[in-house]
Amino acid sequence: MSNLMPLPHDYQQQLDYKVNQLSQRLAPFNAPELQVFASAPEHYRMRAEFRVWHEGDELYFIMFDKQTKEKYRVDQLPAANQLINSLMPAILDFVRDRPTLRSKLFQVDFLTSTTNEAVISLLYHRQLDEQWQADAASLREHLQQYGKVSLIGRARKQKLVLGNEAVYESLQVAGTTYLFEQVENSFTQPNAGINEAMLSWAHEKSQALSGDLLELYCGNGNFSIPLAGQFKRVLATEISKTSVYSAQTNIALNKTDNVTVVRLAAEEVTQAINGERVFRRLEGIELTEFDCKTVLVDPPRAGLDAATLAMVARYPNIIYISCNPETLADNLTYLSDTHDIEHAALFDQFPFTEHTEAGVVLRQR
Ligand SMILES: C[S@@+](CC[C@H](N)C(=O)[O-])C[C@H]1O[C@@H](n2cnc3c(N)ncnc32)[C@H](O)[C@@H]1O
Repeated sequence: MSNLMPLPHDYQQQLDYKVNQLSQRLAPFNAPELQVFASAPEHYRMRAEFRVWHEGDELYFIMFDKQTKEKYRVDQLPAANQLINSLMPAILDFVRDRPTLRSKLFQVDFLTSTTNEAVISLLYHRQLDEQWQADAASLREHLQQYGKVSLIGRARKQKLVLGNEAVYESLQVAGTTYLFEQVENSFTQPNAGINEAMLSWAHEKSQALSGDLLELYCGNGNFSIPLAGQFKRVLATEISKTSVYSAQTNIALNKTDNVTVVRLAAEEVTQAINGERVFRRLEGIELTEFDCKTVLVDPPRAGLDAATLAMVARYPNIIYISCNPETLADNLTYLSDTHDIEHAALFDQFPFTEHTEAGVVLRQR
């Protein structure tokens, strides 16, 4: 998790600061005024990871200051949702006097949903045995008073699951409720409220678009499924096997019948579209049958590689979701030769951190 910005501490001030920064970055590209989506100022994070510090009979959660690298004790995390804040002391109180659960426990990861489900991963520097399983089952039982809790014990080459490996998140987009499986240890948007805002924005901006949609970096189908109704068909692609399986589960869960997901890296999609390479993973999918007039990209912080950028620039409409304004601006330097920014938005996905999430819709001139 990112560290706090030194200044400002007031929610609106930190948002104003980011709006100003992003507006300046987009100014060279004649971007329209930013549409700004504010986060809840507290309890917005659905995920959190903590190191565990052992000190004599005491144990507590710690985090590290990004700048000073100093550890600091964390009993409650205002950024995290109520469920994580309730589970934090409940776990430590239970584990403290139980050596099988406590010994060599070095990290606890929380993945939760607005539907009050949680998958908690307990990471150990030792192998887990039957006694651990029995005590973990008691811990899980104890935690049910807070929500629908599953536990995963992880150690070297070991993974023991008590319950589920995923939570089921419910998201409202343009009056429709979508259900998403979100799997432990794979990418999911951390701020559920802002995720809904982002999906609603992309949904609204897709209203006027036609034809099919090509999507790169689709994750678990987070955009693909809510946007499917705005296009004839969606061809969604993603590098991670777990996320592709999850996207397929989510397509079935939401009874979406016009989305095809393929496990392909963005670089591979580009090679396939350019006719440079044939992929067995594309067997049965005729790329030329898709009439994609729009491409949606939501890359990691590095942004788009050069070949993908050139491929994307050939589409009339580009929806670009970015978690790094610096690489977004780099990529826009190229895209602005052929496209204008029609819409721009700031989503405060990561309040009180230096990170900014942005969305732009580009139209070919
Ligand atoms: C910022 S996340 C967005 C995921 C999804 N759009 C969402 O809203 O949840 C970026 C995604 O890109 C995937 N990814 C990373 N590198 C990739 C690559 N070279 N090609 C395709 N996908 C990649 C990651 O696995 C991750 O799911």
